[in-house]
Amino acid sequence: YGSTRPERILAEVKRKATRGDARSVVDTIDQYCRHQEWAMNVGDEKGTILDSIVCEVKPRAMLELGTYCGYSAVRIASLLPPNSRLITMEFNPVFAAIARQVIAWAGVEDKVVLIEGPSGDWIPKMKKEFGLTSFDLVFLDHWKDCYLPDTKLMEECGLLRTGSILVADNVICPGAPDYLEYVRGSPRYESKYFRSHLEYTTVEDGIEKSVFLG
Ligand SMILES: O=C(NC/C=C/[C@H]1O[C@@H](n2cnc(C(F)(F)F)c2)[C@H](O)[C@@H]1O)c1cc([N+](=O)[O-])cc(O)c1O
Ligand SMILES: [Mg+2]
Repeated sequence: YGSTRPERILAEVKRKATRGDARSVVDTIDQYCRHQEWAMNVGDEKGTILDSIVCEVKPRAMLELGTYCGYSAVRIASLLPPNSRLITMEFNPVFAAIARQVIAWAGVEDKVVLIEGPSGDWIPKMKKEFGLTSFDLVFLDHWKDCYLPDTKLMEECGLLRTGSILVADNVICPGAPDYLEYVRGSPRYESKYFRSHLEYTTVEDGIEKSVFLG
């Protein structure tokens, strides 16, 4: 029930996941999307790769582009050290409203700031709005043709410092060819591909981890 897929996912979280237990929210969404209806969460397999990078970097300031239902926001927030913050950006108000409820159900709302609107509007004002100098870690999982322009915009706005890490979902499927060519070809990035599979399928996909060299 629920008219949209995100609403059905939220309903499943409220029915099956334990309030305040981020892992149970993540597992509930994975179960539902693997066995009931597919949805574009980073998923369990690629999620494990993302987890390992979050744990390695221990970001104080992290940005996610593309909240959708809040699956990866919950997954990331559950791993953040105390007084760290994930800012997650969502364009679609309907998705944002669902994600806020999923994030609250998981009990990670004090680690997550969800902002709504286009990246082109938000990226230039984030330093001022959030008292930021730069992001330690950025997870790109929004529209694939926006990965490259938004990365260039983050560079221009001084949101990346030497050592900032970009983690991009779907570099194979659906693919982000211009982004991949840029981070792999630029002397300003050290890039590495983590081979995996498209969420809940056996189709090849992967995550690209790129360190900004300044
Ligand atoms: O299209 C995919 N993802 C697009 C994801 C898009 C999501 O990012 C939001 N957004 C747009 N701009 C912003 C910001 F932040 F800029 F404001 C946020 C959109 O509203 C949507 O919720 C996708 C598709 C497949 N697939 O298999 O087709 C698999 C995947 O893992 C995927 O991520
Ligand atoms: Mg994705």
